[in-house]
Amino acid sequence: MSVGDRTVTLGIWDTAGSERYEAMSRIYYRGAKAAIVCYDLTDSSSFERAKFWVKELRSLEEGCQIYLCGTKSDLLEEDRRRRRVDFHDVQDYADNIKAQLFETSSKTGQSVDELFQKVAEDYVSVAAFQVMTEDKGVDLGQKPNPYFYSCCHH
Ligand SMILES: Nc1nc2c(ncn2[C@@H]2O[C@H](COP(=O)(O)OP(=O)(O)OP(=O)(O)O)[C@@H](O)[C@H]2O)c(=O)[nH]1
Repeated sequence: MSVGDRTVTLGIWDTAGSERYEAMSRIYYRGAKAAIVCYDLTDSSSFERAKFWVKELRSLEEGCQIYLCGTKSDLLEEDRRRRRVDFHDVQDYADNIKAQLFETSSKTGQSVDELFQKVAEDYVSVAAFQVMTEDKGVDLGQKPNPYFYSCCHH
């Protein structure tokens, strides 16, 4: 993917969503820089399962940026009454856990490109931030410069 003048290659692993495969899934997300945790917008229990995975990721991979992804948004376009997971509730939850939220459809492609673009852009920002702190170290007595500040709040 292109981010500015850089090309970023994403390695993507699709892990099983069932808690039953918890231990096996760990093998896949160990060391992951980003996780897209999906739930079905028409099924409230799937959002509960998504929260389980968020907890799991947060406890095992602190540095992993989380993206919440509501799926099947095309079904809501057809009939709004099919929505079972409230957008604002998830947005509040996303803010709490410092995640970003996308509502997507693999059928129509809605917001899919935007989601992966954001993953790549955030990765580049965080990598730039790490290079900067590795090169120069961090002077805790110094006021944060704007670049440093914006990276931390991505
Ligand atoms: N209408 C609609 N159906 C979808 C969409 N995405 C997936 N589906 C349907 O939902 C069902 C499950 O899709 P999967 O892609 O297997 O879901 P999954 O989350 O990968 O399932 P696991 O591998 O069991 O974790 C299939 O019948 C898909 O056709 C979507 O965006 N819109």
